[in-house]
Amino acid sequence: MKIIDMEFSEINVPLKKPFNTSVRTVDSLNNIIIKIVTENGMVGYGEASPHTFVTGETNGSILAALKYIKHAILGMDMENFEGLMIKINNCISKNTGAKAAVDMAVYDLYAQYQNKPLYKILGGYRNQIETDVTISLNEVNEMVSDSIDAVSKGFKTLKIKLGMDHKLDIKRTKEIRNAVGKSIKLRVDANQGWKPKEAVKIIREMEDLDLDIELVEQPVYFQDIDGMAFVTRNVHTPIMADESVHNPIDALNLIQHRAADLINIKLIKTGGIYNALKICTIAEVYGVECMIGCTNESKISISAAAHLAAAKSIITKCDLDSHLFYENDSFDGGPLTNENKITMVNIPGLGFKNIF
Ligand SMILES: C[C@H](N)C(=O)N[C@@H](CCC(=O)O)C(=O)O
Ligand SMILES: [Mg+2]
Repeated sequence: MKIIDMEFSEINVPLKKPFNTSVRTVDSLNNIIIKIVTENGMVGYGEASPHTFVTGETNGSILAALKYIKHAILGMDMENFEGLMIKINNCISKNTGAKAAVDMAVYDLYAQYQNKPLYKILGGYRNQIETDVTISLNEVNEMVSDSIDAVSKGFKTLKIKLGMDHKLDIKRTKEIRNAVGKSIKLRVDANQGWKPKEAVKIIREMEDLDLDIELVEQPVYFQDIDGMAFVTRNVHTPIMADESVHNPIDALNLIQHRAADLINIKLIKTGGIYNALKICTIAEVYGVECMIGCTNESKISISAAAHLAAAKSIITKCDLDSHLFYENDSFDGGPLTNENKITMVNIPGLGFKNIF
């Protein structure tokens, strides 16, 4: 079953409201959807999401890398899955957002070829996962009302974006906790916005105020692994690495330095499922639980991540919410999202048909 074509299509969809972190504001989803076609007419889908600050990619660089990877894999046989994965990863370095799109389309095809939903091929641990929803970084009042709204829609875990103004970060978290009560889980993400000592001070204050924070994601600059370790050592709240861990080597280094308690896996950072599985294996060996996260992504790559999360027991937390941020989710198929639950369906592969 040879690969005979790869096509690209750009999507541009406005978000319901701008999504703010301490690093950037996003007001529309501008991603690239790909389709890989085999000689027997099977079609696999994938998605690339440019994140200039995390993977260094733009839409233009992704399109160029996709053309390059296409050239490298055209004519290769799906039955040599390992060979395909090695080719995707080794034909060009970095470009992990572009690689992720090709990787998920190949996994989609591979699962369809075996006539099984992807999560069953990857491990099939559960058929339903629960996601948090992210509270965009805004004025305190707006964050409180967004939190109340999210809870009223059925979300049981909120991921609060922080990292802009340290005094206000405590106030944001405290007021959200007061508004939603103790039964809702709160996790916070500083997106590298704090210095190590400052992070320790802020997190200890949250602990003293009994805000019951489940975890703190990426408190300090992504390359400051010693700083991450300092924070992890000096607070009780679990620390999660996000921007600090892109690939399996990063995960191994971070775990061996005891620089974080948890790892946030994102397909745009790993270059897709193939390397994400390697991080899962490393994490399993060391007993480090993982979250599966996302950037601004549509239902296609969110579905690929959801299949992986459903498959692996070491992925105990999900932050797969960006497909809920925009008005019209025009893609039929894939796992079903209902409030905070994402449920796998019994359709081979990722579960999409006729997207383009
Ligand atoms: C969208 C998701 N819930 C999320 O918060 N992702 C990122 C930041 C979003 C972005 O800038 O693309 C994260 O840091 O976890
Ligand atoms: Mg994060």
